[in-house]
Formats: sequence, C-alpha cells, structure tokens
Amino acid sequence: MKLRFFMSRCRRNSARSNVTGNNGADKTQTVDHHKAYSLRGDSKKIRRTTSYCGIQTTMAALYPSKSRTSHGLGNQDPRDSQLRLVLVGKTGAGKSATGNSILGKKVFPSGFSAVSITRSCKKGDSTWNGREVVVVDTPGIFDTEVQDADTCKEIARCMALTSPGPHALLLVIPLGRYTPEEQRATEKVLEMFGERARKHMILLFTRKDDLEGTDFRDYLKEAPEVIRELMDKFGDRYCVFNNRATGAEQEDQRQQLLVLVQRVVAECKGRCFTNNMYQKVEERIQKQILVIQENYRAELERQKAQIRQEYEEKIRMLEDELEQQKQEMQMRRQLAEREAFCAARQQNARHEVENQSGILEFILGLFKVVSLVFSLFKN
Ligand SMILES: Nc1nc2c(ncn2[C@@H]2O[C@H](COP(=O)(O)OP(=O)(O)OP(=O)(O)O)[C@@H](O)[C@H]2O)c(=O)[nH]1
Repeated sequence: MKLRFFMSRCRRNSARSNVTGNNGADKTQTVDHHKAYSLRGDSKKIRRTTSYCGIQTTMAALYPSKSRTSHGLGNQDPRDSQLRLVLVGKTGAGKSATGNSILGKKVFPSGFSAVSITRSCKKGDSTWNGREVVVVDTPGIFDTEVQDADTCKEIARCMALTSPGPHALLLVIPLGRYTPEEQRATEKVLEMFGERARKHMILLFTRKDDLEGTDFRDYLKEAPEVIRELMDKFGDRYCVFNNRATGAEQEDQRQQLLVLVQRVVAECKGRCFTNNMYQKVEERIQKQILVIQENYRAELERQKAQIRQEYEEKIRMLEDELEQQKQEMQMRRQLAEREAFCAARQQNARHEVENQSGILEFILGLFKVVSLVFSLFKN
C-alpha cells in the first residue's frame, strides 16, 4: 500500500515538473518554447508577406523591405537586448584585433601577415551594460570582385551568424598611408552594402597609437582627400581605436563605440539591418531550432521514462522503507540532471543551427535564386 502511494507520488511529481517547470531547467525551456513559438508566429506573418514566386522572389531578395509587422525580424524585440556587430574591411585592416578590443578578450586570431589570417567568419560575444554584444569577424570577403565558391560560402556563413541582421556594420580602416588598393577595397565594401546598409555603418579607424599623440581632427586636416571624403559621408559616425590599448583606455574606446552603436540603432528606429534574404534565413533558423528542441525534448522524455521504469522495478523489490526513499532521491537526482542537460542543449540550439552545413546550403541555395550574390545587401 505504502509502495503504491509512493509510486503514484513519484509519477505526480515528475509530471508536475514537466508541465509547470518547477525547476530552473524546465523554466528555461518553457521560456525558450514560448519565444520559439512567438517567433514562429512572426514567421507566419513573414511567410504571408513574402509569398512571392519565381522572378518576384528574386527581386524581393534583392530589394530589402521595411519590417511589415510590429515584431518583424528587422525590429529589435524589446526582450532581445542583443547588439550584433559585423566587422568588414580589407585583409590586415585590423578587424580581428578590433573584435578582440570590443569583446575585451582574445577571441579572434590576429597578427601581422602578408596573407589573410582570418579564413572563416567567426562569432564571439560578451556583455556590456547588461546587453549581449555579439561580434562577427569576417575574412576580406566584402571587398573582392571574385564570386568564387569560398567567398559565397563565407558570405552565407556571415549571414547565418548575424541573422536576422546586424545592428551595426563596422568598416575597419587602418590609419596611415591610404593606398589606392585600400581605397578600392573601401569603395567595394560601400558598393556591396549599398545606401540603406550605410545607415548602420560606422567607420572604425585602427592604429590610433600611430598618431603618437596627434589629435585625430588635426590628423584629418592632413589626411588624404579620400579619407576626408569618407568622413564627409559618415559625419560623426566614426571611432578611432588603438588595438594595443589595455585597461581603462581599452574600456573607454569600447564604451565610445558601443554608445555610438546604440545611437545608430536608435536612429534606425531600433531596427537592425535586414532584408528579405535575412528574413528567409531567420525563418529557416527558427524552424531548425524548433526541430532540434523537439528532438531533445523527445529524447529527454524517453530517458526519463526509462529511468523511472528502472527505479520503480528496483524499489518494488525493496522491503526497507529507508532504502526505498534513498532510491527515490537518487531517481529524482538523475531526472533533474537529465532535465538540466536537455535545457542546456536546447538553449544551445541556435548555435548548433548556425554551425550546421544545412543552413549554409540553404543560404547558398537562395544565392542561386538571387544569382547576384554581390548585390544581396543593397537597396
Ligand atoms: N599598432 C597597432 N597595430 C594594430 C592595430 N590594430 C591592428 N593592428 C595590427 O595589424 C595587424 C593585422 O591585424 P588583424 O586584426 O589581424 O587584421 P585583420 O583585418 O583581421 O586581418 P585578416 O584576419 O587577415 O583579414 C596585426 O599585426 C595587428 O596587431 C592598432 O590599433 N595598432
């Protein structure tokens, strides 16, 4: 009798823990699901607005749209405090070093080299003023004329890592001799991203230490004409970094940049830079996240059922009440561990999707439809 009462209590408790999330692990998951489903709701709206076909789809992908819903993917969801930054510019300009300065830790390999050190887009994150700052470092892919398979793949990876779009594009330019080659690279990047993306673009000059104390404004008076023209285009949307800086100097420049990013985002009505292509990518990512999360959930349920069955059998064989309680505690511990493990995997689902070859193939498939990969960020 006692045993039957105990067994039913076990089942009741574990059922309650599934439904209401009465431990931290389940709570996280409930939130995740809620978020995922609400995003799925957004996806439906997006699907309605982008239900083009054939050539229309191609044009839609090329022409970015304003968000059509109050919680469109281009809007910064008030719950989403993330700031996504992407570093673009010529090889050797100091993108990786800048990424490390922004994150306040060495995430991206950076060094003096005649050839590109960064071979593939990489993502790092840190926290600033309670906001998650995500930085994506890129190889010199946006300043090239070559539409080869590797470049397309890296552009696809960059889209996956910054989806549903970056809040700011940091165009990294080293101070010093501005060669015609560097000028061409800058022009190429500006051309690739087009007018609309420029509202999200910030000029980030590296090698401030080379100024050796000279004020940046004084440097500008003597700077090449092309740099001054660039400054005219961007107004006060610029920052100067010494990537060799440490301590308070590093923190100050990081602060200056992120405050500027916040201002840029506010000027863009809280929206990140996005377009139809990004929205399709985000929709796909959300679908994949749900699939992964459901798979983990199903796996968890199987494991929990197995654990319960094993313990129930064990407990049934026991006479001693204390022993039964011990086994019950052990079972609960195991169930809680499994749930926490599942919750952690579910939280990591986005990261998993971003790094799957499937999402890259999906984006590369979209590129084929678009055919003009190098116009996809433009107006
Ligand atoms: N003195 C000085 N050197 C810098 C600064 N920023 C970058 N560098 C150096 O410039 C070189 C190139 O920097 P990276 O960060 O690797 O440049 P990158 O644009 O990421 O280059 P790839 O990864 O090859 O595309 C490295 O030797 C850096 O240490 C800076 O502010 N001051």
